[in-house]
Amino acid sequence: MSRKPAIFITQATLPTEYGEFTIHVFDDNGQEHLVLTMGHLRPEDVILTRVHSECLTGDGLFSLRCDCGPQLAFAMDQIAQRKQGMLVYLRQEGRGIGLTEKIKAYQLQDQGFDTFDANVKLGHLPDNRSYDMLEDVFAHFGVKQIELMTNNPDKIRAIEAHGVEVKDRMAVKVGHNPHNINYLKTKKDKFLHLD
Ligand SMILES: Nc1nc2c(ncn2[C@@H]2O[C@H](COP(=O)(O)OP(=O)(O)OP(=O)(O)O)[C@@H](O)[C@H]2O)c(=O)[nH]1
Ligand SMILES: [Zn+2]
Repeated sequence: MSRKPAIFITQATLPTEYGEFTIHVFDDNGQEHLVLTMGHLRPEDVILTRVHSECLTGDGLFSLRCDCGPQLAFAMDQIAQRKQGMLVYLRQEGRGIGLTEKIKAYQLQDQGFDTFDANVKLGHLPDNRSYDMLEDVFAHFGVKQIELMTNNPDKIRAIEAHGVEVKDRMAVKVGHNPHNINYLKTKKDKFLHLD
């Protein structure tokens, strides 16, 4: 069965520490996603973009188990400095397995499993995310070419498969700390992250 497109619902201004964004809400088959934009997103421009996956513990609770919070802050800051860009905030907590399952995976990691094997032990794919809704989101904004802030080669491939050209990549090397050494190592060794 073919997927129903994600649809734009509403928008409002969102003043932040980094400057004023516009926050847009999309409904993707019952799942909310958010997009923060700044400036005029002209189709002829290469738009600085971050596709960020929800991490309540890292983005909102200052967890040091991962690098998500500093990556989110870095991306918003970069967009604000350029006065143009978009941050797609996908509600795919825990690489798509949800918050409860992620905390179960954390418990397994406390016992010595890495993030990849913990997902598998719980019966999930190592990475259960989908990027299909991005096609509708980029089409809504008329964005055709981007500079993507990421270390994840799967994200680049997924976005390009949906017809948006990733002209350039900005590495996101922030938020390294003594608690996330193994987490970052697994991303490089098993998820083949570029940085
Ligand atoms: N299942 C699971 N998910 C995790 C774990 N730690 C972080 N996450 C989730 O991983 C997602 C972030 O993915 P990452 O692999 O850190 O980074 P990425 O988005 O693939 O790549 P970048 O664009 O380079 O940041 C968020 O949804 C987090 O909630 C974990 O130990 N287990
Ligand atoms: Zn995180």
